[in-house]
Amino acid sequence: MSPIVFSLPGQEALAAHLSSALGAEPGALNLRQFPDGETYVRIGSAVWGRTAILVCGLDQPNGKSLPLYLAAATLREHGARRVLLVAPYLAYLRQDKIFQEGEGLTSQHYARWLSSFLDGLVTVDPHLHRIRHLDDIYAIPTRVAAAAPAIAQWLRQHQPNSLLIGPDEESEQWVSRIAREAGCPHLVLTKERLGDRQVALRLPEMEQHREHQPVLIDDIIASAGTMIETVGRLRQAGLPAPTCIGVHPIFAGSAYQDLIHAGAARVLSCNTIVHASNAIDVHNLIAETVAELLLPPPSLKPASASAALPA
Ligand SMILES: O=P(O)(O)OC[C@H]1O[C@H](OP(=O)(O)OP(=O)(O)O)[C@H](O)[C@@H]1O
Repeated sequence: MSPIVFSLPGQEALAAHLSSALGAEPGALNLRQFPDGETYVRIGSAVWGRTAILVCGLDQPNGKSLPLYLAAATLREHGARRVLLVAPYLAYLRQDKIFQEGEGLTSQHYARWLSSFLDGLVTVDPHLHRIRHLDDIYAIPTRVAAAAPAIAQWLRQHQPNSLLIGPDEESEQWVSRIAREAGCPHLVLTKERLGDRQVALRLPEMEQHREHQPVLIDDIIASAGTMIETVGRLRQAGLPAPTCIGVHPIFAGSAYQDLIHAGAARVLSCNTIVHASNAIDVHNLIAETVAELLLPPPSLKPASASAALPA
């Protein structure tokens, strides 16, 4: 039986892409708010015995997480065999350490909660800094799609003479891969976070890079504080106005306009979150990764005679 794909509000384009790329059935899910703010859920497709895929963006996660839970629980109530989540942006990974006494390790709490009602998870470039693998905090099978090939392709087509710049050591993992695939040099800065919107950066010697077009690449742009500070420091160092690329364009409040006003030459993002800056399509990479998760686990070979323990 083919899987069935349900979209939570706002994820219709990705859900349609997944249905067609995976040969899955588009499912009908009616999710709306009662006047008192509670969520109404109704499944309009037969799910008994099937794998159900819920597509749910988890930016601004608090308002989306409970409807996600209720949709998953309703699918199970109606007999779905497996409920998988495709969350192009996965929330609650930034509080991955107790920074100050008394704080909650919300990355772990959220992971434990999602793991309690889902059977698998696909996301794009999760914010893995002090947590090395999603499997360290998720108790369900997880698969990660990397946006790097799509970003590298964009750079090869539109801006081949780039110098890629990652704002902090965590960004090394994807900036180095994009640089390799795009055939560009790259460097990584040192960042210290001073507050929710403020960071301090250390730049290496930039003189030798003046011939290149700088491109800032980061996984998340939220307040844009990191990108704004980097743009300012690069301009001070005499480099041209940089292109800014974010995998996950959260852009809280006026962050997008603030980054443009700060002097970015252009601001682009991947379509993991629907936003005016979307220019790099990762839907196909997500579909390939979901296909991996749908593969049955390799069956165990029967023990051969030679491998048998001596009697
Ligand atoms: O647009 P902004 O509001 O600046 O947020 C985006 C930045 O925040 C995240 O790192 P963070 O500083 O949380 O990294 P950490 O894991 O080192 O704490 C992310 O990797 C970006 O660099």
